[in-house]
Amino acid sequence: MITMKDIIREGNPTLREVVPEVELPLSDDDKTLADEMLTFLKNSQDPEIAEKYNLRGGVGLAAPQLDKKKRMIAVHIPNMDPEINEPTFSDVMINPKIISHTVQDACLRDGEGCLSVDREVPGYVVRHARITVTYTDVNGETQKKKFKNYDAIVIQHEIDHLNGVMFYDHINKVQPFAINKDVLIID
Ligand SMILES: CC(C)(C)[C@H](NC(=O)Nc1cc(F)cc(F)c1)C(=O)N(CC(=O)NO)CC1CCCC1
Ligand SMILES: [Zn+2]
Repeated sequence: MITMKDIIREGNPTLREVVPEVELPLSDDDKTLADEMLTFLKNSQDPEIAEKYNLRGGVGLAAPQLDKKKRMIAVHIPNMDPEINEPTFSDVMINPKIISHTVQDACLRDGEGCLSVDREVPGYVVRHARITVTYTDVNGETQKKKFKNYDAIVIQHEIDHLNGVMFYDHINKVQPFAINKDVLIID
């Protein structure tokens, strides 16, 4: 199973690479990797498993964070309503591509962190408010989905990892919390 020791940290040059597309049809190895990535996220959000294996609660993971140079991301976003046990979105996205997005931007009020970054980097990470993404799923089906708010932020954060971009690359160096008035702040 994937644990924190398998996740490479900033300083590892792989995190700064633009990685190549995954060959289709998916190899068995790539199917296994996809499954293990999603399982890591589920495990990391299970209090008992997370404590037992010392996992940071993760909502998204990109293959380069495992030193796998492939355009593959896993996303498992729990429903913020504790009553609802179903995640708002859970899937592995192979060769994801943002095909359109709003002019409007958005950012998380609390800024962002990263499983590959063992330090706080304060500041607003401004991203597209809503995106339309195409990708191939593990069954080889082409998917086209629209995302907004937190889900859109997570997916943009993960796709950035496929292009060697870290969340703090988006933070204004001079004024980390400066944003123009029409940027949507997401709580
Ligand atoms: C870096 C970390 C703080 C662990 C971050 N989690 C997070 O922001 N909150 C969270 C965690 C949960 F488990 C369940 C939940 F609803 C919320 C995260 O997983 N990532 C993913 C990552 O590092 N991918 O490479 C960072 C997030 C920052 C904004 C989008 C993803
Ligand atoms: Zn990250």
